[in-house]
Amino acid sequence: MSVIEVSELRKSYGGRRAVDGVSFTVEEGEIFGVLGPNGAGKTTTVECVEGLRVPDSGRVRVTGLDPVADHARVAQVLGAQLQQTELQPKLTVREALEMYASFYPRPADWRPLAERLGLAARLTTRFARLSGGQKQRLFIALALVGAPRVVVLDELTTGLDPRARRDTWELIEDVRAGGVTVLLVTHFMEEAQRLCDRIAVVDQGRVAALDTPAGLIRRSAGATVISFTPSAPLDDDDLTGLPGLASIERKDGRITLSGTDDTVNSVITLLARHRVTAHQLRVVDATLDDAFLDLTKETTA
Ligand SMILES: Nc1ncnc2c1ncn2[C@@H]1O[C@H](COP(=O)(O)OP(=O)(O)OP(=O)(O)O)[C@@H](O)[C@H]1O
Repeated sequence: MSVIEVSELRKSYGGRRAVDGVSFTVEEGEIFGVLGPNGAGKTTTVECVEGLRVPDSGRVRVTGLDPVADHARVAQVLGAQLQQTELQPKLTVREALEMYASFYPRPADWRPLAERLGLAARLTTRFARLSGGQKQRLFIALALVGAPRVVVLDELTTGLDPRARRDTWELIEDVRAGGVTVLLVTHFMEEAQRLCDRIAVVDQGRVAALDTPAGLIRRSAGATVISFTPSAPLDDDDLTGLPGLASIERKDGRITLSGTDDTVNSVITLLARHRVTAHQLRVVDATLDDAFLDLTKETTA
C-alpha cells in the first residue's frame, strides 16, 4: 500500500479550477517533491492530503485513511508545517514544542530536534520575538515532534540562510533514513534535486510530468550544452548533421550547441577530423531549472 495516494483530485474556488485531476502516489520512505509555478495548485493539493481542504472530487488516502473523514487518525500519523498565524505569539519555543509533543501518542524527544534546528538557545523566547528564520525552523521542529510516519513540508527552507538551509536538508535526509515519508512543496530547484526521489511537476492544476530529478532533466530539450570558440571556421552543414542536436547558436565567433551525450562526442570527433582546436571548451549538463522551464513553458513564459 502506498503511504499517500492522490487520484483524479479536483478542487475549485468559486468556479475557478485550482486543481484539475492530479494523481500521484508516494511510497514508504520516499521524499516526493511537488514543484510548479506560482498558483499551479501545489498548496491546494497538499492541503487536501493534510485534510485541511475538502476535495470537490477524486480520492485522497494517507496510510489508507481518508484525511477528511478520518481526520483525527490521520493527524496522529501526519506532521505538517504550520502557517505563521497558527501559533500563539506569547508561546515560548519550549512551550510550543512541549504542547505539540503532547498531541501525539509517541512523540520524538524535542530537545535534540531543537538542537539540530538551532533553537536550543531560544527555548524561552516567545514566538512573536523570533526572527523569520527562527520561526521557520520552529515550524519544521513542530512538524517533526510527533514522530510522524508522514510529514508534509510546504516551502521548507523559504527564508532560511544558506547554512540553515543545508542543515535542514541534512535533517530531512536523516528523518527519511528513519523511514519517514516526506511530501515536499518547494520552489528551490537545488533543494528538489538534492532531496527528492521523485518529483511531480504541477502546472495549471495538472501533473505536467512525474519522474526522478535525473529523468526530468533527461526530458529537457537540450540536456547537454557544449560551447567553444573554434580555431578555424566550421561549416553549418557539418554541425547540423550531428546526432541528437537540439539547437545551434553562433555569437562573436563562439559556437553553442545543445543536444545529447552523442552530440558532444560527435563534435569532438568532428573537430579532430578538421584539425580544429576548441578554445575555452565548456560542457554543461542541463539542470532541473532547465527541465522545469521546459515543462511549464506556457505559464512561466
Ligand atoms: N482560499 C482560496 N480562495 C480562492 N482562490 C484560492 C484560494 N487558495 C488558492 N486559490 C487559488 O487557487 C490557485 C492555486 O493556488 P495554490 O495556492 O494551490 O497554488 P500554489 O501552486 O501553491 O502557488 P504558490 O507557489 O504561489 O504558493 C491560485 O490561482 C490561487 O489564487
